[in-house]
Amino acid sequence: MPNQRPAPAMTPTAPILEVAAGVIHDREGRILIAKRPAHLHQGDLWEFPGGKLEPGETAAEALRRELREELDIDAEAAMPLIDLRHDYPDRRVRLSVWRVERFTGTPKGLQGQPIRWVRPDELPHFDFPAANRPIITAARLPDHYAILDGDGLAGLKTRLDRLVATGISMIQLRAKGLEARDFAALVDYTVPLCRRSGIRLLLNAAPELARNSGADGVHLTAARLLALDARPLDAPFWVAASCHNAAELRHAERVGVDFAVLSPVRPTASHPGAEPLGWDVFADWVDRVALPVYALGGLLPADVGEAKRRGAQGIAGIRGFLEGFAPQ
Ligand SMILES: Nc1nc2c([nH]c(=O)n2[C@@H]2O[C@H](COP(=O)(O)OP(=O)(O)OP(=O)(O)O)[C@@H](O)[C@H]2O)c(=O)[nH]1
Ligand SMILES: [Mg+2]
Repeated sequence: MPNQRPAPAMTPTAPILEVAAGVIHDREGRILIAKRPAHLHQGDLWEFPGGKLEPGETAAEALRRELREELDIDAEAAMPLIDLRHDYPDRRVRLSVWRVERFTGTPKGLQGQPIRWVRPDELPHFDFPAANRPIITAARLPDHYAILDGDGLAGLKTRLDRLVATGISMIQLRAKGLEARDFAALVDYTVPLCRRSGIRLLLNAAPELARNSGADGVHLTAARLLALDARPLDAPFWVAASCHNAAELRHAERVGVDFAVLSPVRPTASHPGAEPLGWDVFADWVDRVALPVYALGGLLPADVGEAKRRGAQGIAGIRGFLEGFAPQ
């Protein structure tokens, strides 16, 4: 006779609740948040509007229906932002989160829920359910992440000036080929320039150097990442990491980095020996972590749509990317 003990409230095989939610933008770049009614799961916390998929519905269909039911708006353009799994003590969820770029109608809390428009960088000041941390990070991140790399201080400065002129909003200063003194000079040149231009700057260097230089955070090499078991800098500093396989991504998630860069997706001139992952492997690995992940390696700005459909936050790039990114 099989053992007839009742199943515990939550088992590893409990069904996963499929949920679609929207990070809705207005024309000024603000984001809509709503307060969950007190009696619901994770009640009294702020959320991104949305809800459970009905049988037979896709996430995109559920999103449109939920936004009509909860806010009385019609989503006209939405792109995947981040997909993640989260286990609460009493329920397992998969959140499929979309960036809603365009909608018709005026949002109102049709179920009596308070709603607010907030700037992306204000999101960390609100209390959200635990699953939302990577969503908030994703909502604050751009879809292009430029990596400044190459040799020669003078050439790098010129490249940086060009990069700033393209309107890029986040840069990693890598410049591996520079000696320490030249790297320090480049940092001194870059920090005030990025600050003036409203560009988020991450240094690919020791975390203490990033902290003391006036940069916004650190970008960890895979080697630095693997040597850590906790974030080297607390928020509001940003911590990002380079990853090349599923184990490194998992480690990045455990350490609590804000986002990762996974490479190489395609063959690339900067790492000719490295075996490209291809989009299928990229998507599979990204799906296993609750982290925003940029795709890197042989990509051009035109690849950003494909990258997002494959679960990426967007694309990162060094050389070809920068030239292609420049709108002029
Ligand atoms: N909508 C939404 N749900 C979230 C977020 N974060 C998060 O953990 N969840 C969880 O996802 C699940 C589904 O949310 P929901 O309560 O909105 O579902 P629903 O609109 O279909 O509500 P209903 O049960 O009244 O039909 C809940 O367990 C909720 O706690 C979020 O940002 N937005
Ligand atoms: Mg809901």
